[in-house]
Amino acid sequence: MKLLNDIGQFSEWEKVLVNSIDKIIVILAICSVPATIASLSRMSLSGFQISMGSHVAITISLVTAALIRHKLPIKFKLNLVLVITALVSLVGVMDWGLLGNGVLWSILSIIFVTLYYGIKAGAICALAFFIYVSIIGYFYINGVIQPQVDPNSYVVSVSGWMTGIIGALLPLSVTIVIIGTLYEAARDSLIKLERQRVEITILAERDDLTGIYNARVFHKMLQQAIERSKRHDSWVYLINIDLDNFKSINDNYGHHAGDAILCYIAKQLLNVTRGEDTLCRVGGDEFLMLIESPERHEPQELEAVIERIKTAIEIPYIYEKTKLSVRGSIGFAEYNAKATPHLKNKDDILKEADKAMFRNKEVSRTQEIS
Ligand SMILES: Nc1nc2c(ncn2[C@@H]2O[C@H](COP(=O)(O)OP(=O)(O)OP(=O)(O)O)[C@@H](O)[C@H]2O)c(=O)[nH]1
Repeated sequence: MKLLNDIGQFSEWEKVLVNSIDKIIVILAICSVPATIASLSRMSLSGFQISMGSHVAITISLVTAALIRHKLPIKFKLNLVLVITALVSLVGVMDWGLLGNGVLWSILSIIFVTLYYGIKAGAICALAFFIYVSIIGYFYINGVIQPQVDPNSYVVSVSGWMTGIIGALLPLSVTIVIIGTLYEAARDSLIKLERQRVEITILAERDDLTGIYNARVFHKMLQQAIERSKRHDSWVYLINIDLDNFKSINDNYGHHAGDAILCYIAKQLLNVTRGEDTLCRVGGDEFLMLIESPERHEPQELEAVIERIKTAIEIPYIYEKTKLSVRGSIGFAEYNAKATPHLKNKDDILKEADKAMFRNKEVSRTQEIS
């Protein structure tokens, strides 16, 4: 009862089983009617056989189960299908030997056992069936069991072929349902897992408000840039951007306005960030940009970058018909493993960019006062 006992813990798996078992019961019920008619039509050749009686009983049980399937507990339905397929195969092999579809049904029955009770149970069942068929085969070969019909006339009879075809189609269609349902369930689960993985990655790497990278990822990327610099003698530029007097936006227009401005600034900064550069919000109103270059940038080049950033930030944002303008203080640190030996690690680089930004803020403040 391994898998059946586990079902309660896996509601998704339970849904798959319920879905597949209901489809299987309906298919079996629909197909069992012509199959039983075909089976009974063989009475003219063989007289009444146990298998025919069991076919009638099975059809009645299946049609009833299909009609009230939504009211039946899943365990009952699983076991019903299992018992029926096992019964059809066991009686079929005994009554009809090689002329019937018993062996085909046994495969279906073993698939069910494996699916619901695990591989070990399936293997035991397969072994038991193998022994059973061998014994029945032995009895047939030695005349202990006589064929119910004349094999020569049976293999050219309409009823023989009808039973053969319908009897074979049934386990085959049920197998398709089982494999199809499991395939769809596995595919859906994989898609769901992949989506969750992407969501988790986004949650872990992105800033909740602006959607750009968060400090955690940025620190990792800065560390990798330092390693590359050590290896390839490249240059790393860390630009620190801190909005000026941002508190007043929150105080005067509310937190919503502040949030909207932060998202706007992130967008503006992304517009001036090249694809290979990295932008992040480290918290509050502070942003960091990481630029890597194989060669050292000329001071004018860096000034141009900083000017572009300043201009992008200063373009006013319209919040509820009000023009809101913010400015930013910007400082940067440049790192090269050989050329800047005073910068030992990423914290030193971060501190240097921070200090430069504060110097710039002081200059702006002094200019505002005077
Ligand atoms: N709306 C909003 N405000 C935030 C968020 N995170 C931080 N803040 C606010 O940003 C402001 C940052 O204040 P300060 O660090 O003093 O900076 P400032 O007001 O820009 O002043 P200076 O940096 O000295 O120019 C604080 O009022 C924080 O409450 C956020 O996610 N949304």
